[in-house]
Amino acid sequence: MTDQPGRLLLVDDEPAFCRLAAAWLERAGHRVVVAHDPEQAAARFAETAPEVVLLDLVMPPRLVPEAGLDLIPGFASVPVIVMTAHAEHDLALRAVERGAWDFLGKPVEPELLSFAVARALRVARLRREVAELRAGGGAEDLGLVGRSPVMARLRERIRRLGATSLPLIVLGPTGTGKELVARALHQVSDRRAGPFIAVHCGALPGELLESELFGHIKGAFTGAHRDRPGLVEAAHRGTLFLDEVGEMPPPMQVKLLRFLADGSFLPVGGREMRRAEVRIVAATHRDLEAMVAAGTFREDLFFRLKGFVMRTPALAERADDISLLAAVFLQRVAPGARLTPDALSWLAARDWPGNVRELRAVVETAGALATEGEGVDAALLRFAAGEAEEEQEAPPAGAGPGQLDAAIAALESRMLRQALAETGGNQSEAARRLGISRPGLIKKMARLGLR
Ligand SMILES: Nc1ncnc2c1ncn2[C@@H]1O[C@H](COP(=O)(O)OP(=O)(O)OP(=O)(O)O)[C@@H](O)[C@H]1O
Repeated sequence: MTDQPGRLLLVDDEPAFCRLAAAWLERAGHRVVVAHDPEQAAARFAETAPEVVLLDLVMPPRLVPEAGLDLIPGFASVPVIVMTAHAEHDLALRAVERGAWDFLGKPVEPELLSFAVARALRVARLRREVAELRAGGGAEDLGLVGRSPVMARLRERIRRLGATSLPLIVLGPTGTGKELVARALHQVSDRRAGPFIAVHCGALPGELLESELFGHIKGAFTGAHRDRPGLVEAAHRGTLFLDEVGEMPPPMQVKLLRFLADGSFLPVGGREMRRAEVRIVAATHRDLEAMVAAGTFREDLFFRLKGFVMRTPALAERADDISLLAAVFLQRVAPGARLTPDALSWLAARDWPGNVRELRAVVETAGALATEGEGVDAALLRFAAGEAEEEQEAPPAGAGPGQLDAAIAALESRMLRQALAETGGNQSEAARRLGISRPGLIKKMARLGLR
């Protein structure tokens, strides 16, 4: 995650400290507005709409911490970092009770200050983005979460091409939202009142796929007891999403090409051509050009589809979106839950080979396992991602007193964590997979310190 400069309000009655701290912060690119007493602070807050407030608690005229403490609730819409020379535990707690977000003891060190500000800015932006999404940003986002330029361009393209009925292909690595793009194309088109049907072309063998797509006539094959319309007919006046079109066997590719040319098709066992008016959106994570070169994908079909190409970026190409995606996924399973700063750093630093799908699974599992009222931290995310901590996982070497018990506990812990991660934290399902009762699982979790 890149740290971007922000708008800050610095409230402190000592001009010398204000000048120094403002200079440090401005060097990092932040814009700093200064206030020296509570009245000025309230006015500057209203005028400049800062993203983060840095607040000294002891201020004139009374020179007691209450002067600063009383300001905190009014600043609650943004993270407030409290600074004071009287950095006592008690005062910190009172500030946090009033809604302060972080606490810095004076004298403030430049590095600590800039670190706290960067963290607070990240949180401020996340809060704003989530609030925007909740307030209906979803429709404008076409169901695709992300603020990066590459996502903005993708949405722009969806809006432009969504209005047409031309076939197109969505290319991108696994889990990057190709199906979501297809759905968005359907939603922005004037077909939106019609059906959206998704077919996974690799999930069925060739003959079954043909009958699934184009239907069959009674008696066409053993078990065909009556005429059955296919999905192209079911998708009439709507959109048919052909996922993993690269898996389509060559004979089916010919039939798809004909359908793309004029909307006609022959049901399996049929003698009369039929027609349906369907927009085809195909997708694949495979390299179709290489497949054409290898002769496994028809060149004419490739050219027909590739007139319009959409590309969904790997998550690594839009790393700035990770925190927003994570916050949105977390809100869906655990409304009100927060990602801690170390969780955000862990998410940003990790590779996501499974892209958004993997990110979603990890965050949702962690959200399901989170204790109410506590933030989701990096340790919980690591656990949800099934990333074992080496020292806990390694079985003790050699035999010795108590080592069998330790090894059994390590094995139990690993199996429990894996089952919970794989079932998204569903204890009943995890217990079933492990072949134990749910109360038994809960007892073991408590004994192994897994809750
Ligand atoms: N931009 C996004 N905003 C919100 N959720 C997303 C986004 N991109 C992907 N997802 C989520 O990630 C998961 C995978 O998305 P989707 O199935 O569309 O990916 P895909 O590229 O079609 O994957 P595959 O190639 O494996 O079929 C879904 O749960 C989807 O909701």
